[in-house]
Amino acid sequence: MPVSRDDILSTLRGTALPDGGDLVSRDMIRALTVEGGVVRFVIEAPSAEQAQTYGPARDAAEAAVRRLPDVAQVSVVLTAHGPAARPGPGSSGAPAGAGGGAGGDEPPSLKVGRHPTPQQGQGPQRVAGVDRIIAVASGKGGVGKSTVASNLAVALAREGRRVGLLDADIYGPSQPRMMGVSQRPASPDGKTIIPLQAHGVTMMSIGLMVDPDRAVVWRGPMLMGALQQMLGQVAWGELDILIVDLPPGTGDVQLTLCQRTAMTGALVVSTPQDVALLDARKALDMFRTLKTPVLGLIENMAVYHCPHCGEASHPFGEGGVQAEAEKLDLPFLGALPLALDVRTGGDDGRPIAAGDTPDAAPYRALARRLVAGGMA
Ligand SMILES: Nc1ncnc2c1ncn2[C@@H]1O[C@H](COP(=O)(O)OP(=O)(O)OP(=O)(O)O)[C@@H](O)[C@H]1O
Repeated sequence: MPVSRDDILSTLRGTALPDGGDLVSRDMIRALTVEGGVVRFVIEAPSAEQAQTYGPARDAAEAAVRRLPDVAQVSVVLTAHGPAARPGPGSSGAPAGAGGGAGGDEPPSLKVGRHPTPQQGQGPQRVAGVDRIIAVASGKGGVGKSTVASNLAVALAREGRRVGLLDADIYGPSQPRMMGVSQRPASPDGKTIIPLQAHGVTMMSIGLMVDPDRAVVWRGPMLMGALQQMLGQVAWGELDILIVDLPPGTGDVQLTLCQRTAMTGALVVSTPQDVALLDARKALDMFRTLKTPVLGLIENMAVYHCPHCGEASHPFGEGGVQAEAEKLDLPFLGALPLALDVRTGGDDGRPIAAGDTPDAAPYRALARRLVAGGMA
């Protein structure tokens, strides 16, 4: 039987790092591919300094994988993630602390939800080091926007892209649960927030900065401040793409993001039924007004395959989003099935796209489509 990703990952678990743990438990393996006996992967160290000490671990990992049966060739690249040195808004320009990392134990002294710091010029700003920013939006809540955002982020990371995920769903942040992270991000210098790493994705959620048991009652300006902090003060590092999981609907967060940040575009998620489509149209109208390009429509919960007999049914209707995309002359990026494992994966903090089951395939296809189209 040809060697599988799981075989390789369990082998890599045996490669100890000089500063503790192993390559897999510390989530440093990226873009692992196995094709006809050729294995390729990237080891991404948290900082350039750490990468310098990982040379022997890289060699040991390469040798261990080469010893596996049916492996003809192994290619390993060692890179460093390292937060980019850049000033946060209103800061004195102090570089981002390279230490700390996701596991740093110093709690951030930042007050989230403060009023925004005025920026020079009010036009859309770029986020330093980030090539593209794509919002995942929906008109209606519960259509699977956060599920699509997390799985797309993970699938893109597995394609070798450097991916960030910002959970901007201020009122119902769900990415910490879906990505399986709960620790409070560190802020070694009290200005820069060090994001967390999960499933190959650099992530940050407003939910990690606020008390999960307290209702968030923020007015527009406070929301703007929080969003500005998430974009400007988080040490995102160099990213090919930052995915922003928006709240549902057409409110202050959408407005602020599209007006203040140079967005590459938005992906709009909808289920096929009419009521969701009605709301999706409002979201599309909003993006048109804000001059944010809509990169495509995604249909979620499109089809359900009975696990017993395999019969396909369409509990939320069929083809509605594709028809809408055609009507509006927008790209239709794909239909994602309704699947129990997608739901349980989200609940357990292990997005389905992190695995290799058939349910992961539509997310991989979506990621590849975005990469092929230059969107990610
Ligand atoms: N394709 C799918 N198959 C099975 N369950 C799904 C699928 N997509 C989403 N779900 C489940 O539906 C529920 C709602 O999904 P999710 O939280 O992603 O929606 P949302 O649009 O982001 O909602 P909100 O905007 O209210 O946060 C979750 O329990 C999620 O696991």
